[in-house]
Amino acid sequence: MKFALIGNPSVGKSLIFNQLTGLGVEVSNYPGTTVELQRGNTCFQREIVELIDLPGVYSLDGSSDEEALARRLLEAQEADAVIAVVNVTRLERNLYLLLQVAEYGIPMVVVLNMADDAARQGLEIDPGPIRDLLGVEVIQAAAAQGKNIDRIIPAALAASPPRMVEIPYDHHVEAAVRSLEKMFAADRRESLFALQGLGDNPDLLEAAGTIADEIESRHRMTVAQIIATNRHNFARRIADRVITKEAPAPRTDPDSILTRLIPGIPILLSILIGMLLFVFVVGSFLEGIIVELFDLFAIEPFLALSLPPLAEELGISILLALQAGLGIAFPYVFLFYIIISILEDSGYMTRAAFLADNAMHRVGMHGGAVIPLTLAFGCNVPAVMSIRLLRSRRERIIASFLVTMVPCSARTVIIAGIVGSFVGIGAAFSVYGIVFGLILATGLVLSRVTPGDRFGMIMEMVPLRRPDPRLVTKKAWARLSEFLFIAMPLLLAGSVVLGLLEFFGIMAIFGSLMEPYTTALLGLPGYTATALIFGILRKEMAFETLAILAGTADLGSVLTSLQLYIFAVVTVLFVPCLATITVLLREVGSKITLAVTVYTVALGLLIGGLIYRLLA
Ligand SMILES: Nc1nc2c(ncn2[C@@H]2O[C@H](COP(=O)(O)OP(=O)(O)OP(=O)(O)O)[C@@H](O)[C@H]2O)c(=O)[nH]1
Ligand SMILES: [Mg+2]
Repeated sequence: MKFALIGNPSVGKSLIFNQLTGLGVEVSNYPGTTVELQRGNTCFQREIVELIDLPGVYSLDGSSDEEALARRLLEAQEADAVIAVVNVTRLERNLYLLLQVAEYGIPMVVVLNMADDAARQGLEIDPGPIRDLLGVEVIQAAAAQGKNIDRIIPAALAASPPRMVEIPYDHHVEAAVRSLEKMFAADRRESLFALQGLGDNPDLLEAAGTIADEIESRHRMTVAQIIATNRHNFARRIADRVITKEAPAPRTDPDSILTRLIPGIPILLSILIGMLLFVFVVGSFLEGIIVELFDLFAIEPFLALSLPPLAEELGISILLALQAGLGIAFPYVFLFYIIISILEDSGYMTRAAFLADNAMHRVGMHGGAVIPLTLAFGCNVPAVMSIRLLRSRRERIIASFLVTMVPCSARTVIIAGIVGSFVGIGAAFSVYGIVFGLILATGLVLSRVTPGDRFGMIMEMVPLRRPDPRLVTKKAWARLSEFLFIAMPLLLAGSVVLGLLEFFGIMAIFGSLMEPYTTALLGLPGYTATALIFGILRKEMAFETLAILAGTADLGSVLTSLQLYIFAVVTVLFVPCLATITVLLREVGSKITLAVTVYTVALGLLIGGLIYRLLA
């Protein structure tokens, strides 16, 4: 037996899935948390039941990846029954999807979830009208309290196909459906889809296209809009019968503060800046402790062993990589994730996304991109992982470029340590200026040239709630462990390779080979090329390596201010680190990863070269 959980975003599908399967799928108060199919098993009276957790969708006739996925699953009759989860406090919009799902005629149970929220809002629910309309079982549940979740599987096992509900459409649409049904022996649903340009029968699509054009010219509305309006009206009439009593409106609505431009944007900015400051201050404090402990208890004792040179080099490479990885992972990534998880679960992130939506549109994304872009200031690795939240591949591609250009905390170390201390504070800020300018320009260009559909943002304002500490830590840990188990092994391998190259003098040869180019292009000595390469492993290593290669930590005495400035700009723009490349590979594939890498290298060299030409 196979059951699929389907419903709007953020209605509690994943929470129900977790409770039924005992798995730890991500649950979050942010629409679009589940982006792929999740499968799990549960056992009921010695029968194994497979459950599928679908990403949330608002309708089945859109063209996003999630909608196509849900449509395919229903069309293929992959599930023996669907468990339609509904947020009962947003019944009208949820019924819209429910009616569409019912059209597939697959056995179904309806779960009216969030009964607790409804009770709090003083709503009185009568599931009768839905039960009568569809002829299926309707369960009132509160997943957050585990209420009535146990009734879902037995009901799904006994589920029967819903009754055919014929939504009355506009008479032109009805006439079109009738003639398509007759001409192509198509059913009502297929004909309706064809009128909206969906389906895979070319003849049907062509005929439907012609009729749709005619209707559109008469109505000045697309057929999809007409159908949607009719369906919404129908859904509203049912919702009005289900919800029989409405409570008086709450006295102060926090959203009137959070989503209005004037207090909203300053609040958003202070939250973002506060978060960055908190993570930098606490993160660098913790990083200092970790690095020191590592020196004291791992690196120094290891050096005291006086192993043969090759073994020592290998051992040190591994220890340094561990130090670097743990130094970033724990302090920055974990703190960031705790805070982001709190912001998500409290429901604030949807307000932030709403506010940022306008600005984000200009760079080809919508408000949802605030999460990855903010995360990137801490570390690009979790930021790249979170671009999964974005709805379309087009946006994910644009985001993968922009996110990897955001100066992460390691790059801040370079800007502060090299430019800030040897050139000046103003110069340090100008590096940020250059980087932000380039990010903006890149976004503007990419939003024009990246193929794929543009989507408006339909983001539901999830309710504001107090985040559950258990859920928050669990989620932060799940994300951190991705970093530890995916990025760390690569850091280790990369470090060993670089250590060996150094040991056998290949780095030195490389440096002298590069010398003519770095001098001609950037006006920098050859050893800086080696430092740039080390920067791929971990950005602040570029600083340390530069000091080692220059033979002094007082960089100002060996390099001019201009050289230091150019070095910092190139390093900051130059290729994301190895760990970022790895997660990029996984999230967006090898082509885009290659493009991002080549682009950032070219951009670094180009801007560095330009500065050299202009200022030297
Ligand atoms: N108060 C209350 N909160 C709930 C209930 N069910 C789920 N939630 C919360 O609603 C939020 C969304 O839950 P998810 O399970 O992630 O929702 P989803 O339907 O899987 O969402 P997507 O993956 O985005 O489609 C989480 O913060 C849950 O804790 C409920 O019955 N009552
Ligand atoms: Mg989910």
